[in-house]
Parts: sequence; C-alpha cells; structure tokens
Amino acid sequence: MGERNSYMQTVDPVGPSDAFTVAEVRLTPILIADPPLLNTQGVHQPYTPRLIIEVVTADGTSGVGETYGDTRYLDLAAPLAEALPGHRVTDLNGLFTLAEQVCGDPADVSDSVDVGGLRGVQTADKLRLSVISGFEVACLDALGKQLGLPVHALLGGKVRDAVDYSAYLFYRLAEHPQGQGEPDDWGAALDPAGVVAQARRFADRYGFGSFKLKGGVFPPEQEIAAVRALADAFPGRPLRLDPNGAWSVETSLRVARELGGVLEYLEDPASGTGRMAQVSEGTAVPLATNMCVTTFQEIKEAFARDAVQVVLSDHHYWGGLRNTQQLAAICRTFGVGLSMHSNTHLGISLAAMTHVAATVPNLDFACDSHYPWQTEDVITERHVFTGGALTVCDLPGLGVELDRDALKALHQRWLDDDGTMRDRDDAAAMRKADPDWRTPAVPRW
Ligand SMILES: O=C([O-])C(=O)C[C@H](O)[C@@H](O)C(=O)[O-]
Ligand SMILES: [Mg+2]
Repeated sequence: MGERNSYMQTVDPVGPSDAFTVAEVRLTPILIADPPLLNTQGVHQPYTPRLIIEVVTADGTSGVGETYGDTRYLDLAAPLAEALPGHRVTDLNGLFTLAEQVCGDPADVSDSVDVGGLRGVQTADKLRLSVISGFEVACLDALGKQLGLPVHALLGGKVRDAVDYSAYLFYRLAEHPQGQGEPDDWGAALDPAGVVAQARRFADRYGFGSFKLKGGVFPPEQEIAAVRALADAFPGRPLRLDPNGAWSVETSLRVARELGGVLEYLEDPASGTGRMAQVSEGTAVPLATNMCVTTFQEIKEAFARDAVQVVLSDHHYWGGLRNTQQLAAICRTFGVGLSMHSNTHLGISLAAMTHVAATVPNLDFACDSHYPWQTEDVITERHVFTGGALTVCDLPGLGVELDRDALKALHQRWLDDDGTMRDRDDAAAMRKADPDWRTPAVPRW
C-alpha cells in the first residue's frame, strides 16, 4: 500500500511565466460505489476506481478532470502530472506531445482485451489517450474559469441548450456477492419483468425517453424477450441492445431479424470489424459500436467496409473533447451517425460529456450515461436529469465544484483497499458468486 500512496502527489510550482501556466497537478485515485450490474464478462465490482485530476495554474485557478483509475492508467498519469507544470493550460496540442514523451514505452502494454472498459483490444495508445482526456478536461476547466467562459464556448460554442440522455438498463443482482458494497433498493432485474420495472423507474424518475439494455448476459432468446417487453411497455420509444460483441454473426443476424422493427440500433452484436461487417451486410438494422471503432486508426477499415452505421464517441477513449469533435466531423463527412458511450463515471465526466455534446451538430442520438447508477460523487451539486436531458451549463469552466470532503473520503477508501478493487475485474467479481466463472470465450452464443 505504501508505494501506491505516492499517487496522491503534489508537484511544486515552477517558473512563473503567466497566469495560464500550470503550477501544480494533483492526482487523486478514488474508489466509488458501483451496483452489481451484469455484463457478458461478469458483474461490476462493489467499488470501482476513478482518477480525479486537478490542474492548478500560477494564479491559483484550479481545473478538474476525471478518467479511469485502474493502475495501468495511474502509471501513465503520474509522469504526465510531473511533466505538466511549466506548460500552459492553453497548450492543449502540446499535451499530446508531452504525453508521448513521458508516458512510457508502448511496447510495455499487452494487447489483451480490455476487460473493464469492454472497449476491444487494449493498446498503449488507447491507455494514453484516456489519460490525456482527463488532463485536457482539467486544463479546459481551468482556462474557462480564468476567462469567465463555459467549456462549450472554448470548444466553439453550443448548438443546443440541452443534451438528451438515454436510460442505461442493466440486468442486475439485488446485492453484491457475499454482501459486499453499498446496498440499494433497486432489487434484482434478471428477466423481462425486472427489466421493464427498472425502465419504468428510470422513466418516472429522470424522464428518459429512450432505453438501452446491456445484453450478452443471458442467451439471446431471453434478451429478445426483454426488448420485446420494453417495446410493449413503451410503444414507439427508441430501444437499443448491446451484448458487447458476445454473439456470432449468425446469432447477431437472427436477433436483428427478430428485433428489426423495434431497435433504434444494435450495438456491438459481434466482436471485431470483420464480424460487424458481415452482420451489417445481412441486416438493415443500424449497427453501433464502442468496441471496434475506438481510435482514429480504426475508422478507415470500418467505414470502408460499412461495418458500422453509428459510432459511440467517448471523450475518455478518443483523447478528450476536441478529439471528440474531430470524430464527429469525420462521422458527418462519411454519413455515419454519432451517439455517445459511457462507462462508470462521476459528475466531472458527465459535465465534460455534456459540454462537448452541446457543441456537436450531428449528435444524432441520446447519449448513454451510467450516472444514475452512481450514488456517490466528488462534486458539490449532483447533475439532475429533467425530461431525460441535462441543461447545458453556462457557468465558467465545466460549471462544477469539487467536494473536497467527498474526494478525501473516496480516496481514503482507495488507500484502505488491499488492492482487490483498484483494478476493475468483472470476471473476478463474478467468481465471488460462482467460483468456476471464467470470462466467456467470444462468440459466447
Ligand atoms: O456500451 C458499452 O459497451 C459499455 O458501456 C461498456 C461498459 O463497460 C458496460 O458494459 C458496463 O459497465 O458493464
Ligand atoms: Mg457498447
């Protein structure tokens, strides 16, 4: 534990040049409560790691960012935090160069599938971009506060005053295996009736008008039945199903045939651009992805083969808010739809998502967000969904304020952890309920 504590680091101010110069960077890894949500890999851990990044400028302005907090991200964030003082928060392009210089040797990263993020194959570039995204958001937040401008204005200005979000439905257990974690009153959702009840509660409480079900958990017939039950309960509402690449091409095509009339899009039915292209060829149901197109390099093949019709952007994946805008422009150019992906996150990331979403003209679909599942936060005022949307904030920066007591408490939880929760591992969490559980081979069905 001792060595890990060094992540809570403060870098001394260096060389005053002007108010925009970064004087100090603080990295605070935290563990946040997460409910027992099921996916094809297993179940969410009772607590999941996030990293909170604070960039303080020479005039004492502090900007905040948030990203993944697993060890492999912390290992890249630490040298970047050390190198950033002396650079300006305006030098966002320089952030990428700096990260390339200090964030380690790409060869050190295995190309295994990223279990926690379910984002396809893990590479050094992807890890580095996810780290940069948190720093970029923190720099933009600081700059916006200094200039008295909201982040969306720094990105060129909002084109909408509210951003629509979709209800993110999960099959789930009533409680974590072995009674760990924080209890909640959602109960289990393991069949169509449970899924509909969960959707009803989301709709009543937050006004969400569209629904996404995380699939790949049960055999496809059961998930088809759940989507049909949703269609009956909410006639005409946009529905999505996302098994995270768990199905074969044949299974994907069968599900597409059966649900063709009710799905807005089918998300990552099969894994990899090749399989997605085969599915796409055989169905008119639009295919969406946050797995086979997650970097600029992956776009060309996927678009050329018409493997996907919708890309789910995610500023953590793509290296920040400005890269998300670039992705949006590419999608617009090629007539590919744009939606927004989410992983377990807190209010800083939701604010960042909302700012960039407000600036993208071709945001064609309501964005995903896990936020309603998160009961803890590090900001003083939680975001409130009204009519399924968030109002775009016009306050300077992101428009959120860090709750330092909450941050301290969640960091303490990270310090107190014996290491088991510091790296998200849904399969390991599932083994607490089923000791024989192994990450299923793909395709699972
Ligand atoms: O749309 C997606 O693929 C996700 O949101 C990936 C996530 O990791 C989700 O499956 C989860 O949190 O279990
Ligand atoms: Mg997905």
